[in-house]
Amino acid sequence: MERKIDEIIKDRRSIKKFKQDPVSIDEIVELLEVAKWAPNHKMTEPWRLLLFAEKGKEKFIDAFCQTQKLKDGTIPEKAQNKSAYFRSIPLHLVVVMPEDPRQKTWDEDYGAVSAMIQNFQLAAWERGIGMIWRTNDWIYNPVFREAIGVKPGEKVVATLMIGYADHIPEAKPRTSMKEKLQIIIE
Ligand SMILES: Cc1cc2nc3c(=O)[nH]c(=O)nc-3n(C[C@H](O)[C@H](O)[C@H](O)COP(=O)(O)O)c2cc1C
Repeated sequence: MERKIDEIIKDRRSIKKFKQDPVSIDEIVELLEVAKWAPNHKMTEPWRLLLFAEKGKEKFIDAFCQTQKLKDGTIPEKAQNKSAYFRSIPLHLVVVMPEDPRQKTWDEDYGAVSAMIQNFQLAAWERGIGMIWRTNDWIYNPVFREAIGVKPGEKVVATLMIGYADHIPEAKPRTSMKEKLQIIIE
């Protein structure tokens, strides 16, 4: 039976532990075709996507490692462990946005990209595919950006690590909207 959208929104969790089972690239493309129906002022479609799969994941991992290199060129153990973790995740999707110099357009574009990403997360969750939206420090590092081909004037909005969930964390509590909501009726 199809689940209600309310349930999918509430049940979705950010996933950090993934199964080894591969995720079909065709299915990701299908989900992105759904995600693109996000609201988007002026229809700028302000996104570009880089999907790192199979051997291509090494390019993503290398880019990360380059940001972690010590002065003597070695990669610290912590970064090596993280690399192994990244390697174990089926897919890495990097979402890039062109940075419009006009504040209003930048804000609208960031809103649209965020809505597109959330559409993607929810449509994927409905099919049992989990992910986490990450904005680690190193995505801002020019070394990482250059290594994966992000151009000047583009912003990395998200790295999404994607796979079937091996562990679904408990939901973190949310404050009642009654505490956030002011109703003005006169
Ligand atoms: C813009 C954005 C950036 C995020 N960056 C990270 C991150 O760098 N690391 C991380 O563990 N989670 C990150 N998250 C996921 C949040 O931590 C997560 O959504 C939050 O803990 C609530 O958990 P839930 O998504 O399972 O409900 C990010 C979420 C958003 C919207």
